[in-house]
Amino acid sequence: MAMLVSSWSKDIKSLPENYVFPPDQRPKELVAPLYNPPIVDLTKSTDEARQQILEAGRDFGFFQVMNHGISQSLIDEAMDVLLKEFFDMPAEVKARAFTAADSSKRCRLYTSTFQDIVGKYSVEVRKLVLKILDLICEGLGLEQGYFGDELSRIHLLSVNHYPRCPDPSLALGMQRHCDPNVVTILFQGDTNGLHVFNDGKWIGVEPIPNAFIVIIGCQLQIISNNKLKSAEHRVVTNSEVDRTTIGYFIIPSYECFVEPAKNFG
Ligand SMILES: O=C(O)CCC(=O)C(=O)O
Ligand SMILES: [Fe+2]
Repeated sequence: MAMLVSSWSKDIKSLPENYVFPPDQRPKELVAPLYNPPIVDLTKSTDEARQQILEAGRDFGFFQVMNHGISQSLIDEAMDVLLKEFFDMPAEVKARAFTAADSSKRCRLYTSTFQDIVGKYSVEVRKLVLKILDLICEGLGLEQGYFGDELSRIHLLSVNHYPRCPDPSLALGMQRHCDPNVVTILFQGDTNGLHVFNDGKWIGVEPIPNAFIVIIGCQLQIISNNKLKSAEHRVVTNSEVDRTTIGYFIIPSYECFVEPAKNFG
């Protein structure tokens, strides 16, 4: 069996034993429908958008952003190039992008289309997430630019590929966790899979066309002194289609000391 799941998973009829989760960690709970999903519309006035962000961050730890200004064609192109240039490549080509000696298993892909499209996507998502951090900063009453330097120094793009699973009741795509960073902005396309733990139950984050999901990370919960909470989340699989998501993580510089902000308005 080739090393990468995306290389062999399309043809399997049953879940390999080493992918079956222990019974107590399987996604057995019913997922409650969410009648009022937290949505932030960036065409609304700044006051309204800021209010929506603060309420969603306080009550849910995440929200979906609509009308964010990033074109659907750029998002589609990024998804396409990430899929085609990596996950859909022949197994032996994929394997060559990894080096056994490199324990971090960093993937080395330097095609020009990849760089061009993913570069443009990253620039746009970076602008969007910094705009959201500015709204959070104003909403919390912090000094202007509070998140603009050390606290948002590192930007990490990470692509998650969840191949269809022969029996989704036996496994999770990603175990329950809170993102350890400041904030994550995720594009989940049009396939369900993300669940957030809220009020003692799992809720499904329904895909909204062209929307990004913003997940408050543990560090932002600390900085906001619990005014915003970090959403605990997990990913379930499905047996019909593969699911690919693009995460963009904002991380402080490694020298930065993360603590509750001193001057709340
Ligand atoms: O792919 C998803 O829906 C969520 C991914 C995630 O939670 C993560 O990368 O931290
Ligand atoms: Fe996460």
